Amino acid sequence: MTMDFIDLPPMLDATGQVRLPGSKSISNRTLLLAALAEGRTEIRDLLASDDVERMLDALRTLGVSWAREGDSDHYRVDGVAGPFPVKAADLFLGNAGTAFRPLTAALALSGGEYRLTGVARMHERPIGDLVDGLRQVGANVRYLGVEGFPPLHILPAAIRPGGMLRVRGDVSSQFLTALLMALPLTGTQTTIEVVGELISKPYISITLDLMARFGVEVQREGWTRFTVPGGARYRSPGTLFVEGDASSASYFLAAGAIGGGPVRVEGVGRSSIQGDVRFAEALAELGARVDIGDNWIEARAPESGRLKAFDLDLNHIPDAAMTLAVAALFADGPCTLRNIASWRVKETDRIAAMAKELRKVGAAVEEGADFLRVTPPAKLVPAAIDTYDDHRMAMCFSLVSLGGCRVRINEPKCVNKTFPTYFECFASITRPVPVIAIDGPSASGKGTVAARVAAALGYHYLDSGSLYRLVALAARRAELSLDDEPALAALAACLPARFSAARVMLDDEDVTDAIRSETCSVGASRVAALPAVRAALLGRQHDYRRAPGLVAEGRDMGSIVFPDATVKIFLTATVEARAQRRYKQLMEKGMGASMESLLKDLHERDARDAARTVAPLKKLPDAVLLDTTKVDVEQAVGFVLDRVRS
Ligand SMILES: Nc1ncnc2c1ncn2[C@@H]1O[C@H](COP(=O)(O)OP(=O)(O)O)[C@@H](O)[C@H]1O
Ligand SMILES: Nc1ccn([C@H]2C[C@H](O)[C@@H](COP(=O)(O)OP(=O)(O)O)O2)c(=O)n1
Repeated sequence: MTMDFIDLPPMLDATGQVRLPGSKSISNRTLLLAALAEGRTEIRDLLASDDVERMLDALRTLGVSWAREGDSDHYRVDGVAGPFPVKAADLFLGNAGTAFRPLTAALALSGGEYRLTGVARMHERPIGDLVDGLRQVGANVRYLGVEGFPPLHILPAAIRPGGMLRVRGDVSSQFLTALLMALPLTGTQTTIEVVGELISKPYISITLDLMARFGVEVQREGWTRFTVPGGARYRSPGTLFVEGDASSASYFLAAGAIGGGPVRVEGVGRSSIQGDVRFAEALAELGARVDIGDNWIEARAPESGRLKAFDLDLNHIPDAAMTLAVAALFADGPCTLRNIASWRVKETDRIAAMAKELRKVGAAVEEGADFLRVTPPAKLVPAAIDTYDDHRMAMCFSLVSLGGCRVRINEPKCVNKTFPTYFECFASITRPVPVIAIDGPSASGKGTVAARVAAALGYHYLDSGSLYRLVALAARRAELSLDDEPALAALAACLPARFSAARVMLDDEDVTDAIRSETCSVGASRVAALPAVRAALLGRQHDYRRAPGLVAEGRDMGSIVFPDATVKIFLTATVEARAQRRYKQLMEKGMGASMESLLKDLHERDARDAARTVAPLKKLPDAVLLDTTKVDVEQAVGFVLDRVRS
């Protein structure tokens, strides 16, 4: 299977507005409550994502009738007013914890026979505490694989509700959520006592809030005892609006704090019932300027420009806290994230995954059982980030691009779990460092025009041809054959070349003139035809893309190296005009030449550059043609600048 990835270029800044997708926690809880309730519930702005799909599919299998209004995010669910009518079913729940845990509890009390399975990772996520809780009221739940983990086999059983049942609260708060939502099915007053410190309390608040909207008021004594009243029944509240996802908001708010801002998210705010809105407070502690309205939150960079180092207990916002781990890359000192042990049993072991990937971009990371300490690097390093089938890993690491550093996100489709359009939204609030790509044949004037345009705009300048010339020169010095592709690629990958003040250095030797020699030109044209050499030089060329912008010239700048270039120019001139220019150039440098051999050479080189299979020289449809045969340098530069400014 080939690896899918998305390459994010270095970004200049972040500003704009994002309408958030619906909250996953609210969507899946609401669906289950609406299914168990009496009456029809209209659900507005339901999240469209994999985890919600798993819940919708399961409910349909279990005999709940629901319908979507056209292509909208509006659904209506006809509740079954009690336990599920379908008494035998096999359910596949993917990696959706918010579907797996609550359905386990509801089905255990439904008097049927059910098999619940998920993806491999779901089978590594603990569920023993929930099963223990359910067994205390008589449920018959068996493990089909490893004791304490899915998949599960649920069998009909005589349920003995009432009294007190105990459940651990220190591994996942979803166990308590699942029991709370299921117990009204018994109709009997039951008290749940939480053993151990309850983690992620705000998620329990969401559960209680939604249960109340469906007519069941749970009495709570602190965070240790929860009593579900006798005779309680879920009743549809009619219409219910799903808030935007507060965890998803964290990426955009962090983007505003890192990339200047302001970035505003719409769909959550002061009146939100989601605990993760408190991410905004954490961000403010880092110095970000944060404003909150009823239904929106906005973040901007700190006055000083740089986030402050932090040491925070993040138990109350476990999901959004991941965003802070990446934000730590931009802080002014080492940062500590504490009390995050629940990360270990999420979509992946998030502490281990986060530590490993943060190290790839240059951070020093110390990892503990329940904490992470991140020391930001002086300079971020471009890296390919693995995402572990964890949507939040993918979304978090997109922020690296705001550090002037390109980043590759492997398997980016994992965002479908909660936010299928994440990368489009991220693109809508970020501005990539602009690239002006100028491609064309030899002696068309690319170098001259590109250098002048770069100077006029204050941009960096890349003469990509010089890299191929350097490879040719270094190969000759190392006495490598120009056919030895692997050896040439290895040489290209670690070319000891430096560019300083219009001089080109190889090791410590000034080779500015040497790489312009006829042998180097011919050699460059040959090594440039080797795919492995081109691949080896790619990262090096990408590194030139730095704020405020880049003008890059060569043969494949707009087609291969910077396909997202802001402006693409194809610069050309007749072969005679180009031969004449080259002749003049060589004469001025005191180097001998004959028109005849220059013409022949240009013809040959044009043919070779255009005929090669990798990155051949050709004008692409999205490039603007600029024929300079009858145009002087001044006019050519003016033409490009007009394009940039228009
Ligand atoms: N209209 C023009 N645009 C760009 N260069 C021109 C133009 N007319 C003449 N020249 C000259 O052509 C020569 C070759 O240009 P150069 O930038 O080295 O080409 P390339 O990088 O495409 O090989 C330079 O000396 C340049 O001054
Ligand atoms: N992006 C690039 C740049 C140059 N090349 C090749 C094309 C030429 O044969 C050599 C040298 O390029 P360079 O731009 O320095 O050559 P000219 O000055 O145009 O003759 O490298 C390439 O294949 N891809």
